[in-house]
Amino acid sequence: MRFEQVWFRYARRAGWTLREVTATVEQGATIVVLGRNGAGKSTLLQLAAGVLRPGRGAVRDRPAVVGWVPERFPADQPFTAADYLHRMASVRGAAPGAVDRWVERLLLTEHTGTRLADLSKGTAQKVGLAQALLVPPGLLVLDEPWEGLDSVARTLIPDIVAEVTSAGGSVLVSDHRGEITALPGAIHWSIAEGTLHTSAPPPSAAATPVEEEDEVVVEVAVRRSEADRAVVALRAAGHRVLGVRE
Ligand SMILES: Nc1ncnc2c1ncn2[C@@H]1O[C@H](COP(=O)(O)OP(=O)(O)OP(=O)(O)O)[C@@H](O)[C@H]1O
Repeated sequence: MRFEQVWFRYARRAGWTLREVTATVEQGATIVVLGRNGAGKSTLLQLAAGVLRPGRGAVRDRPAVVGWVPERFPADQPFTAADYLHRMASVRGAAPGAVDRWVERLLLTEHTGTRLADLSKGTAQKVGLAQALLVPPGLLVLDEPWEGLDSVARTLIPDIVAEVTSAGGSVLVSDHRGEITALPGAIHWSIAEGTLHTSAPPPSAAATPVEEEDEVVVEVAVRRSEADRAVVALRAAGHRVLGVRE
């Protein structure tokens, strides 16, 4: 997908929020968008997702399936979490079982009967994340995805990003809290004064895990259905999970 000479402003007489953005999102890339508050990160993400349209220029070759997780999930809707996700699954043509899979993975089971408006911010964010993943996205756009999430859910984000990119999808993530370290190998884009600066991917720390002194490797077998939960629990306990295999 490409941004070609994209300019954007929120009103005809307003100043330009973004000027002359030209950049490419390669298939399988993870791009972290950095910038101070109000720099234009959300604006760029919404242009990528197709939620906003450029004032000048164009966004070309956007993948057919875009998953967009806004900074704040719009919870003022008259549905329970389960109703909402099943409706979204039906509109999007998701595979059977997609809702149950993401409800289980994001530990939402006990909240499915709760009305969206009554969910905590973090749980509502997880519902927002689930809806974006019901159909495997060619482009996943995550606006400050760590905001409001509990520590267990936060550990899931890098895994989900890795799954989307390894399936050939691209991921655009905004970050103003420095959580970027959780996404080694990501390309950095930064916005300042309405201008986008891109940089090459940093050397990946994840590709060659550093052997810590005083560590041993413990091999653990868990039921297939428990694998995600076990990985989350081990990471939350501060252990390094080196991989999951059959
Ligand atoms: N709907 C809107 N109407 C008018 N101006 C807007 C609107 N949304 C954002 N802006 C303005 O556009 C600029 C960029 O906002 P944007 O939300 O993209 O920044 P951001 O980098 O995502 O900030 P944050 O880190 O605080 O979320 C800001 O000056 C903001 O006030």
